[in-house]
Amino acid sequence: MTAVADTATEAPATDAVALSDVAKAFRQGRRTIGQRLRRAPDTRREVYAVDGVDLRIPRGEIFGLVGPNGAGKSTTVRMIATLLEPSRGRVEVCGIDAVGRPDAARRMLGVVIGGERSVYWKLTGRENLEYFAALYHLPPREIPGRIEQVLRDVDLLDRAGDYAERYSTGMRQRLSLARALLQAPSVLLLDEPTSGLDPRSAAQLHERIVRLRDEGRTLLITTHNMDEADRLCDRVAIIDRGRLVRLGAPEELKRLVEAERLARVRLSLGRDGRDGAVVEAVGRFAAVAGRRLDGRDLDLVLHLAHGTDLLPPLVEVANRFGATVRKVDIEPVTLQDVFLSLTGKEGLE
Ligand SMILES: Nc1ncnc2c1ncn2[C@@H]1O[C@H](COP(=O)(O)OP(=O)(O)OP(=O)(O)O)[C@@H](O)[C@H]1O
Repeated sequence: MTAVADTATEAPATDAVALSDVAKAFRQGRRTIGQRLRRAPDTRREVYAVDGVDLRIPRGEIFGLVGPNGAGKSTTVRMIATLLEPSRGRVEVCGIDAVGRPDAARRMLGVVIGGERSVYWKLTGRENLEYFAALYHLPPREIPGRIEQVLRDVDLLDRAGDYAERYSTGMRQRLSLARALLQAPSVLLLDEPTSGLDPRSAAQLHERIVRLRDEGRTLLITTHNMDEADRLCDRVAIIDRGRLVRLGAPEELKRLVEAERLARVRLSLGRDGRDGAVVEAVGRFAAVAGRRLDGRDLDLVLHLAHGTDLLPPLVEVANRFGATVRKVDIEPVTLQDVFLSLTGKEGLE
């Protein structure tokens, strides 16, 4: 691919994306038609979906915005994509003020939001791209060559003449990506790019994303899948309730959890079922990061420091409280654990 070089090298000194103190408030609930006609004052509660996010994404990174449902990931991406105006703060794309000059910012961007739903099912793959190329005002002479190029990039050349309704989910997702690549953007925004894809298609998309990064593009990806963020992203921002909780390379973040390994333990409690006392006793030799009681079953997530020998003290505690050890799984620390430990969320998922 050559066209990306034109935009990717345009202003190398600037970050691909920069957010300063960006916030977005939505009003919750609905206004009745009567209220609207009467122009009654809007008394609905304002809720901040994004609340003061600062973020710099240098060029050439795969950057992950991760967090649970409702964390504010999509709202952030929509503001960068110029689809939503921030309530406050500044959004820049390749040094361009995205609020003041949305058209110029948009020329730097390829956006995949809504995945496979953003293609016309009654058109062929090629017709979809012709339609969007015209919409984006690509020079007519360049359109056939560009379409050929992006179809090849996403591996759809041989199926370009089929109606999109006959495509699989993965193919429609690839067509959305081809559409986003039409303008040879230097920054790609992908909102939950692998949702709905089977593991093989997701792995192929990951490879494609890495290739696009290696060609010089910047990719901002949102995902609630910590494992995906861990495998794919150069750096990750963990976002929760509209705020940026922590930012760093996955390995760096995993070092924040003061443990070498993590144990998932299930104990069956005895008749008197004193889970509080058991947790307290376990807490003397391991950090209890999560607990859940389901009937008599007590599930614990334990962080184990280097060299901890878990089984002897665990069996001793179980014996002391008349409980039985049902299961012990020992795993390396994951980004999900980092998220749990940073947000202080209880629970195991
Ligand atoms: N148009 C809107 N009007 C009112 N509230 C909204 C609107 N869009 C988003 N929200 C609220 O803002 C919060 C953040 O939503 P957002 O979609 O950005 O989260 P997310 O991290 O992308 O989550 P998900 O993974 O579920 O898409 C949620 O509480 C959501 O209900």
